[in-house]
Amino acid sequence: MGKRVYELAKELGLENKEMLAKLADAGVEVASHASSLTDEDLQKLKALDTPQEEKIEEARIKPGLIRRRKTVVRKKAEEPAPTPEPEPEVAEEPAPTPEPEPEVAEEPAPTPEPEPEVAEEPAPTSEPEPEVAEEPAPTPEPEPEVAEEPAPTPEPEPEVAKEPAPTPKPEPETKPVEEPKPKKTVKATADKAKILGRVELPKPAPAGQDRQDRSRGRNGERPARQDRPQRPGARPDAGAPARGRKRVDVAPAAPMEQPLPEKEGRNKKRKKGRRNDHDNGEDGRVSRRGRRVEVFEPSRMGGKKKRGGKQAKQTKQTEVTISKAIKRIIRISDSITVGELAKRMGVKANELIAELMRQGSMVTINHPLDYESAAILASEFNYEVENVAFDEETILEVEAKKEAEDNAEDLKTRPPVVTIMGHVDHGKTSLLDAIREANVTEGEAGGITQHIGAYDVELDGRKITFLDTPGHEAFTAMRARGAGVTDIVILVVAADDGVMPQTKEAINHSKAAGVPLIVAVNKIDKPEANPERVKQELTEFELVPEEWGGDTIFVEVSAKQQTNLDTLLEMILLQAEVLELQANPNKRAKGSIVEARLDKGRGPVATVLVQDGTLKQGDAIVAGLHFGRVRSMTTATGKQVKEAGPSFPVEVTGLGGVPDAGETFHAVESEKAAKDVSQHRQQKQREIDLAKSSKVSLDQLFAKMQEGEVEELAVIIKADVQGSVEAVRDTLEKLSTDSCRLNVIHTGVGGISESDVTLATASNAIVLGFNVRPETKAKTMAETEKVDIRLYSVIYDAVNDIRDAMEGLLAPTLREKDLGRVEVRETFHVSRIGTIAGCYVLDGKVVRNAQVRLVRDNVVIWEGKLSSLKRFKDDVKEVASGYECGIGLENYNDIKVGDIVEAFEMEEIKTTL
Ligand SMILES: Nc1nc2c(ncn2[C@@H]2O[C@H](COP(=O)(O)OP(=O)(O)OP(=O)(O)O)[C@@H](O)[C@H]2O)c(=O)[nH]1
Repeated sequence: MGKRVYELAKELGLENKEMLAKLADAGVEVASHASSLTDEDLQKLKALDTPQEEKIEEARIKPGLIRRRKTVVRKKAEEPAPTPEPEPEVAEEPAPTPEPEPEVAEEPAPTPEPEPEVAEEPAPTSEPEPEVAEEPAPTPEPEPEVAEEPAPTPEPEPEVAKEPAPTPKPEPETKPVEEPKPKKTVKATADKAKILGRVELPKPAPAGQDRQDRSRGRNGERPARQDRPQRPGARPDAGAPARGRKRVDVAPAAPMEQPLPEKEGRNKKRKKGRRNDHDNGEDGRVSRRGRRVEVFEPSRMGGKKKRGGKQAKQTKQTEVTISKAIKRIIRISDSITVGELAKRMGVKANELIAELMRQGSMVTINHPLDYESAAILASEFNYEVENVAFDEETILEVEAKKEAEDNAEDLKTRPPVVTIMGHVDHGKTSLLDAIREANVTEGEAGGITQHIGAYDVELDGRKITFLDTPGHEAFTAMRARGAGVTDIVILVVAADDGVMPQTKEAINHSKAAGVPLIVAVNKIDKPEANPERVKQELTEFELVPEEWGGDTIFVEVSAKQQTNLDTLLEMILLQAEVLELQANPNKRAKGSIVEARLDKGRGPVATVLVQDGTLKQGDAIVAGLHFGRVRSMTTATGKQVKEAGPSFPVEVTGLGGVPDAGETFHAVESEKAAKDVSQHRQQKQREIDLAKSSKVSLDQLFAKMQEGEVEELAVIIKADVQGSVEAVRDTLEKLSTDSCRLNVIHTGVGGISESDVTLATASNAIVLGFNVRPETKAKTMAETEKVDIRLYSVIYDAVNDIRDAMEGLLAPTLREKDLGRVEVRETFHVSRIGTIAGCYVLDGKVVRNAQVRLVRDNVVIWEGKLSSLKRFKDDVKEVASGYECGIGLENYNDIKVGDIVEAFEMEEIKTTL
């Protein structure tokens, strides 16, 4: 074979020293563990084991003959079966049994010699000893078992013939009997007996015995000698299931592969014959196997196999989870968090995070992974990711696709939807009421309309739908939510007041939405009314009356006296004709939520405006984040209807929740589909809430331009004086380039209002303020809606910023860090010092060294530093919110009650592109 000693030792699971000792026993001379072994050597080695066993058998045959024989038979049978090599040996043994015996006889002779060697070996090998010691330790318990083993061993020879004999049952009985015997032998032969213990112990391995053996001790190396006596016992190991013997078996059997089958065979036999014993033994060994495993390869293997049974179960379990292909596909909807992915793959999130770190991403457990990232990560763990993103459009837009296929004849003219806008007190509500009343009187005498957020009126059989929430704020708020509901805007301008700031806002808001305007010059009944002046003023906003060559419809009305209302309605219908408003009523409805509330009795109630298709009672609908089934539909006149066609506003019950005004609704195929869409939206909403990013900010402008996301930068300009507004507008508009067009959608004088922020939200605009401040609510809203508000005191700073942003060169910006706001409640004039303001800190704090800005009506009127900050008569460094203080401004005395002093610091913000 040409094997080297250490190789063979490795194969047999023996220490080199043990192996050397074994070889010495076998009469094989080797220089070291690196020496090569000839086939002859190996034969000797084999012979060593078998004869030894025989010897032992002979010696011990006397005590428990019958039973031992039986076991022996087994062994032999086992050996031959699994190991082809052993078989021939066995065959030889049985047939020429006498021959081996003499050999055995010879061996015993040499054995005494090797024994001392063995004794030496253990001595030198301190490591194996402990192991050996462990083995013997268990002996006390195993002893009985050991006894069993030896018992069988002697038998083999005589049994050879008896092989077939049923050994298993008697064995247990013999064991107890035998147990004492081995002990005796141990005592008698002293050390030798101990050695046996080693071998045998591992097999039965009862803990108690092991310990006892250890304590006995370490008679230590001597036990090695005992091994030999045991070896004879080990013969049985050939047959005897004994684990300790396995060593012996293996050794003779030599070939690695053999032991395995043998073990298997043994195991099987054990199962048949000694199951109980083994099981017990195993149980007892479990904890010790670890130790033994290191010493006894065979037992390892045997153990492994037995364990194998257990392990197999375990591994099967794990395999079950891992191996099923179906379970290795993880379905996600566009994205999944690290934690969720880990959960689905059954691995620890930390492992995923660690893997991501290896890939260069530092993430947390809640970090969302997009489909591609999840797929790459999952592949590292042998999982596949499938994107089963919910295709909302598939459900919702089926009808839309059909619409594209709508034949011209399917499209029917639909009523226009009108919103009334205008400056405060110019008569918006009055006009709405006047139109409604007039209509009600005409349509349903004595009928009382209820406020449902929208109503429809009729003129000569043609309908017009009015949204009952006047003002551009509501209009733009709805638009910001995606509801482009309004077809026509009625701009109400009081003839006695003319164009006012909100008139202008209304114009800009409707222009931004691309909705045509009809001007209603109201209050013409008033003596001071001057409609011509209104027309004149409006020309500045490109609203030129038709009689002046323009294309804007002007109607002079009086809401109070209901003058010209029909004309106004006529004009609306005329404009609607121009717009060619059409819809296909023969399909599922979709539209917008005009208004919604929670009614104590009826639950969520939503006024919906059908924009396309026809909404029917019983339809499954999804509105914003909510879904439901249309339970009832009520018109503004309180009439219950079963259907609502295009542009028809109805109050609907049956939704599961209250949607927001301006959200869209869709009738869908089934309630389940509605539920799916609703759930999907809710999930998306959560994701959006988690990662709300700004719409357009100057800082990101260049990056977005590069990505092609921004082709037009919408800007709202607010300044303290009109001159600044115009100057900024002119300058900015010159900055327009091919890649990014600058579009000033609204300008105004005064503070930045909620309305400005809403418009910015709806139009994805940024707000530039010059010497003006955002109103508190506007500021809050801007933060919520992520609208970029930039405040400047010098126009050219703004222009430079925008130019730099467009060129991707936005420099670090000095940005204000608000500290607090202080309200002036009293003023005192102190000679030689100037005006001192008695103030109250509204929020934040005011700091002595901070920069301050004096704001009056949201317009900055002065900026500088504090000259003094006092609490009562004491100078203080800062005053916190909720306290009063005295403030003096450096070289500035024009402080008035009601002024706000803003304290701020300038901090440098690095531009991130
Ligand atoms: N003389 C006269 N007064 C009118 C007319 N229309 C409205 N008014 C009066 O103008 C005032 C304001 O009317 P509203 O309808 O409340 O005006 P508004 O635009 O809705 O006001 P806000 O709701 O505050 O924005 C009321 O006192 C009305 O009586 C009109 O045609 N003629």
